[in-house]
Amino acid sequence: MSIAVTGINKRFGDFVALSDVDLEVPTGRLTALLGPSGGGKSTLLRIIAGLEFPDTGTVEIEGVHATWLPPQKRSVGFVFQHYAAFKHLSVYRNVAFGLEIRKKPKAEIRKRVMELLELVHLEQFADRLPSQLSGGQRQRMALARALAVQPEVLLLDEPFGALDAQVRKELRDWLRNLHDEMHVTTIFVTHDQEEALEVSDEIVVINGGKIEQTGSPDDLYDKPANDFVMKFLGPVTTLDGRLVRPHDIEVLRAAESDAVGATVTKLTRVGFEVRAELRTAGGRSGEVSEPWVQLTRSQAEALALEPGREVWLRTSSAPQTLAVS
Ligand SMILES: Nc1ncnc2c1ncn2[C@@H]1O[C@H](COP(=O)(O)OP(=O)(O)OP(=O)(O)O)[C@@H](O)[C@H]1O
Repeated sequence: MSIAVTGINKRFGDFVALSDVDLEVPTGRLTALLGPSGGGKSTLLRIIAGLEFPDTGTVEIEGVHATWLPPQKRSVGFVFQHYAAFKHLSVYRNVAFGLEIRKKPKAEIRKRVMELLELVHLEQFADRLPSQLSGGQRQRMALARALAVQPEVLLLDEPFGALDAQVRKELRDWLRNLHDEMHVTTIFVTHDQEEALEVSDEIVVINGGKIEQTGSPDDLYDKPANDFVMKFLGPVTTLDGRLVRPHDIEVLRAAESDAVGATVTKLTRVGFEVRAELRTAGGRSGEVSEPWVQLTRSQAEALALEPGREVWLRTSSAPQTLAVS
């Protein structure tokens, strides 16, 4: 186990930021801390980094009791969203900084920095100043700088938060590849469920200072522990008193014993997909619901869907639904 966080509580005045948090991060994994704004993700990351101390509880890093150690004694590298580069130093010197203060031999520094710049695809920008890089290039420089001192753990707080969608997507793929090459135990904070689902080995969902669920992206998506996790990880709708994913609803032209009658109220085309809004007649629960269903265009055409059409709805094979609470 690379990181073990046990029984962490943290208050800011009367406000409870973290409540009884336990977390184990295995060596070499890429773990996302995912949750809504204000849920406590950054506070937990800062406690692991040593930038904040818990009121109670312990942090162990690679078997070392680290709760009260300062950041520089923890063998962690970190990158935050608004990364403060040394503006007057070249990209090369920014990456070399941690090695220079550790008084490493010049030749060793040069070799390591050039390797890292190659890794982050910035070798041709070694002599530029940070202001002469794009946002995405600056974030890659920040990662190279964090990796320079060979941390056992890499902590990233919304590392791509300030970038546009296209660059975020590129950096996401790049981070996954980098992780596959280097296997540094990495924890990154994000509020973007797609980013967490796409990149990480494991996701920790945090809300209101508590961990709601920990698991692989598939586990969390297919077997959410509660309504909050289900809603946070993807779109949901309500059918016959149950929460369900809109693409897990099957639309039928004829009645079936396990299906609920419904009328199409609206159809919206979004690119390749069709979103059908419906109103049920009142299913087994007797409750009228207004679910929406996600279909492909060809599915919608085959069903000849149009507003006013009567159809039947059922949840398709082995759906993971939860009773609405
Ligand atoms: N130094 C502080 N003093 C007082 N309150 C704080 C402090 N740091 C954090 N908080 C509060 O603790 C709560 C959790 O903050 P935290 O930054 O951990 O959340 P988060 O999940 O990372 O949110 P975001 O995605 O917005 O960064 C917030 O309500 C925040 O206002």
